[in-house]
Amino acid sequence: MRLVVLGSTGSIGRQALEVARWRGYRVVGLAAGRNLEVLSEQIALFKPLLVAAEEELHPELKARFPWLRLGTPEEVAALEAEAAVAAIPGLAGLDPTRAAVRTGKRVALANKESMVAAGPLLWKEAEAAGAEILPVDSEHSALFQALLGEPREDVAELILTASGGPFLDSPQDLSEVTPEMALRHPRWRMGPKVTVDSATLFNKGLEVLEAKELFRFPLERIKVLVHPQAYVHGLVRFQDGSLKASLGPTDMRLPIQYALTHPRRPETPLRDLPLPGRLDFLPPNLERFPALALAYEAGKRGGVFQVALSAADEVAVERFLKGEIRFTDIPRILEKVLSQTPSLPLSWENLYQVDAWAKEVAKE
Ligand SMILES: NC(=O)C1=CN([C@@H]2O[C@H](COP(=O)(O)OP(=O)(O)OC[C@H]3O[C@@H](n4cnc5c(N)ncnc54)[C@H](OP(=O)(O)O)[C@@H]3O)[C@@H](O)[C@H]2O)C=CC1
Ligand SMILES: CC(=O)[C@@H](O)[C@H](O)COP(=O)(O)O
Ligand SMILES: [Mn+2]
Repeated sequence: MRLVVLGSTGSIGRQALEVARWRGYRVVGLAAGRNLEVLSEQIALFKPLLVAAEEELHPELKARFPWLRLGTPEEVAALEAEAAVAAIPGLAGLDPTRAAVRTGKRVALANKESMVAAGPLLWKEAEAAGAEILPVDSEHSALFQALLGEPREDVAELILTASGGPFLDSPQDLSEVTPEMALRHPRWRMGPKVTVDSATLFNKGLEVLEAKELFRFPLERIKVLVHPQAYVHGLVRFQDGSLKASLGPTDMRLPIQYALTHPRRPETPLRDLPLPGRLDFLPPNLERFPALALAYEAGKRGGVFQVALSAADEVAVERFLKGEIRFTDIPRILEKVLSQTPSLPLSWENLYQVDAWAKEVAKE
């Protein structure tokens, strides 16, 4: 299989390349930002046909690899290949994801913000191009697997599990949380944006909206349960009261591989890991973590409200990581932006406009 990896130097990108090595895939394209050293290692190892990186890296990349062709992330996404891993975070990931979809590839989608902001528009383009979109996000991969072969009218609820983040049980005053504390996720090692989102529980909010758009499923029947062991990733409850869940080690290489090999499950080094001794499930605390409730609020209004909320969060998280605002200001900014969002129909034009507008408001 020929593969392109968008966001190759990040947490998902690196793991996708490990999967590519396990499976012997030909990696034809890499898109990254400014991590020169990791990108150079990847270029040396995979010898891709085309690479995208920040312009400031180009002279050095050309010096190290005179044969290298450089292009934009969209050009990398559009290369001739069977599949693309879409793992550039935030709305920056949307145009490259779109380019992969439009060229009819299988898209292993990690970039949840694209699905949240542009779900119906992306599906329309995917259907026109014959592209498949398969989830990489662990909960959605689990739900996708649990839904396989089940008539949609038999499905009562989709349940996403949440680890609860680093502040689940701690008496921590959330207004005193530092970036260092928020970046200490109890179960997963991920990039900074998704890790902070997990700490505010906004990641789960994004995931509820992602599930709504990805599975085209009613919001009111998408639920969240806190599950600190993070071993059960998602559950489907059926009309007869039975549940189907997908379980597995907290290792993103599994959902990444599944998105690329579906419907097959080739062997990996993770096959024989032990099961955890106990599994707990409890309701989320929406008062302590209001960002999750705000996501439901945006989801009820749909379309550009989801765009605005996700865009505002990108700015709020960035500002929190820079030490400009408190942890508890993140949901405040989300609430403020949501309350001012104009009610517009979802179109590509309105999406980009609302994204830019919400980011400006969040900066102020
Ligand atoms: N990490 C995880 O386990 C999970 C992640 N996800 C989702 O997957 C996506 C990726 O997350 P993660 O891997 O953690 O993120 P990281 O921050 O670890 O990596 C981001 C990657 O995208 C690149 N990048 C960032 N901005 C741009 C840009 N404007 N143009 C081109 N490349 C860019 C970075 O390049 P560089 O570093 O070179 O600057 C890096 O390669 C997110 O949407 C996240 O929500 C979903 C589930 C789990
Ligand atoms: C690995 C993955 O899919 C992350 O999105 C994960 O869900 C984050 O953990 P939380 O459950 O704490 O948000
Ligand atoms: Mn997830």
